[in-house]
Order: sequence, then structure tokens, then C-alpha cells
Amino acid sequence: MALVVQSQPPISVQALVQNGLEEVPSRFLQRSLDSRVSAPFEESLPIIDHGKLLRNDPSELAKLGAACAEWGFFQVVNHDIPISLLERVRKAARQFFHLSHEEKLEFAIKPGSCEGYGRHFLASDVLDWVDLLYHQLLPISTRNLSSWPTKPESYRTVLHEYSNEVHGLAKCLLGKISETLGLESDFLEKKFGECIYQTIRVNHYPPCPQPDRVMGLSPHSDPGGITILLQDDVEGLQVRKNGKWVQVQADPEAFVVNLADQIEIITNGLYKSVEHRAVVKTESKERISLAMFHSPLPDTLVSPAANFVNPRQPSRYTSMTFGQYRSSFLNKELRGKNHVKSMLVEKEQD
Ligand SMILES: O=C(O)CCC(=O)C(=O)O
Ligand SMILES: [Fe+2]
Repeated sequence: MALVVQSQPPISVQALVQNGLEEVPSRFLQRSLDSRVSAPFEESLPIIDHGKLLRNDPSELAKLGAACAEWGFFQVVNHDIPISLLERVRKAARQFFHLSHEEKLEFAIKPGSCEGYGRHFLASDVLDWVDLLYHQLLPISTRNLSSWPTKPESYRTVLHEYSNEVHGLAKCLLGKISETLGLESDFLEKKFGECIYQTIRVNHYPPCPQPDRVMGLSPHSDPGGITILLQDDVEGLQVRKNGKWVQVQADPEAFVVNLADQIEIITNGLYKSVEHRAVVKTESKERISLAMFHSPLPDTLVSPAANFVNPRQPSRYTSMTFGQYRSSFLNKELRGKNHVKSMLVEKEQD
């Protein structure tokens, strides 16, 4: 399926801001914004201690199972990825977005592709207040390496290192999530195909003169398997829980992990992907987030696994390769859980 390609050259929010913008252009103005008031403080994401998971602590595994079932979102602390690496990867990302517009255009998304610098979801009427850089990390090949920026000079080295570390964390979490389902630890990973397909979206939300009138990233669930997100110290991420938007605290040393659509499909809806969005909260500060998506390989056919299907609970989702799923996801506007819901055999009433 051909991708809706970005306008050439891509619209850059940062370039608008640098040109001394006082009012948000109408293409970015939200028609209505539902309440951004976060839930009471006690409604914060579950915090999972990775060290305890590694030591096979049964109560931490139970906590992970509850986090998957009740939230689909959790923060991971006490991981063994060096904090200095997190700082270096954020720095490389920031330096990329601080290049001149012309320099960034050298890495712009090319027609028919979704990898590079620019914007996704052009099918949306209202554009999000974000510029992005998206590319494949694993499996690595000379072809996909060509879409990784070469500026700043450190970008590729730091991203290689970061990709390996986060891949290790993803493997471990997929194993532990499989265990929470009472299955062998390699269950989910095996469903992804020969290896984990890892891509990254680096989101850059420039400061906005009217933060209340825009959306950083519209509500959506992620198309892949699990997402491991690194934030900086500026808040913005919100998660939808029981119809309310819960603000996620910015913790630059922790990861925010969420279950995405392919886990919902494989588990036949037992675990669900969760809607989330990024709001823009300040007129003065930029925000950077790095979302690492761990998904089935594009040619893997994904469908509910036999373990979750029985005569009383028939298969609820149609099957599709992950590549087809992602292309149609990128061609649609970003709107809640629409895409995974369109895969339901029996459509839900809204
Ligand atoms: O910026 C964030 O906190 C959220 C990013 C996100 O949801 C995504 O890239 O899919
Ligand atoms: Fe997301």
C-alpha cells in the first residue's frame, strides 16, 4: 500500500517557531480540547522494578501482570541501562532537531517511505504540534542504515548502543509479560517472527505560543507490540484510563512502557493496547521523547494465538501481516483505538 507522503518540503513546527510566530496557524488549531486536568495524584502509573523481575520476585511479576491487565502502561525503574547513555541519546536527538532546517531536510522522509525526518498522519485535518524523526533500528541492514541521520556526528554510534540496550530490555519484558499470561517466556517473542523488529520515533515538541490550542500527538494506541519510551524532564504524556486522562510524571531516568495493538491481537483482547496522547504544556520549553517500538517483523502474519481462542471465546480479530497493519495505520488519521478496532471481527458500538 502506498503511503500518504508528506508535503515536500515537510512542514516544520520548529521552523514556524523560529520565524517568530505569535499565533498558531489554523492547520494546527484544535477544534475542541477535552479536559486536560489530570486525575488525582494517587492515580499514577504502576512502577515496575526491573531488578526484582530479573531476580524472579513473584510479587513483582504479579504487579506486572496487574499493570498489563489494568493499565497496559507502566514505568520501569531500576533497569540496568546506564543513565549516562540516556543523557547521551537525548542529547544526540536534541542536537539533530537543533540543526538548521536545510540540514534536517537532507534526512527528510522520501516519497513512498515513512523513514526519515518530517511528519506522519497527513490524513488528519488538524496537524499535531510535533516534528519527528522515524527509522528502523533492528534488524540492521545497509539499506535501512541509510535513513539514519549522520548529523550530529555522534547520532549513529549513540543510537546503536541505545538500540542494543533497549532491545535487551524489550526481550526481557516480553518474556516476563508472557510469564504473566502463564506461558513460556519466549512465547510473545516467537510470535514476532525470527527476531524483534525495532523502530524509533523521536518526537520533538517545540514550545508553543498557545499551548492550550494545540495537541502534541493526537490520542492513539501504538501499532506495534510493546513501546519503550524515554522522556526528558518536561511533562506531556497522558494515558486514558476509565475515560479520564492521567498525566504521566516526567522521569528522565525511568522508561514508560506500554502494550500496543499486536499484543492485543495476539492475546485475543486479554491484554489491551491503551490510548495515550502528548499535550503541549509550556510556552517556553521544548520537549523531546524517544519512542522505541518493538513489533513483529513486517512480513509476520499476526492473529490471535491458539492459547487465547476456544469455542466460547472465538478469534475476535482478523489477521494481517504487521507490515500491512502499519501501512494502513500510517495512512489514516491518528484517532484513538480506531485502527485496532477496525480489525475486530464483530465491530464494537461506540
Ligand atoms: O511524546 C510522548 O510522550 C508520546 C509519544 C508517543 O506516544 C509515540 O511516539 O507513539
Ligand atoms: Fe504512542
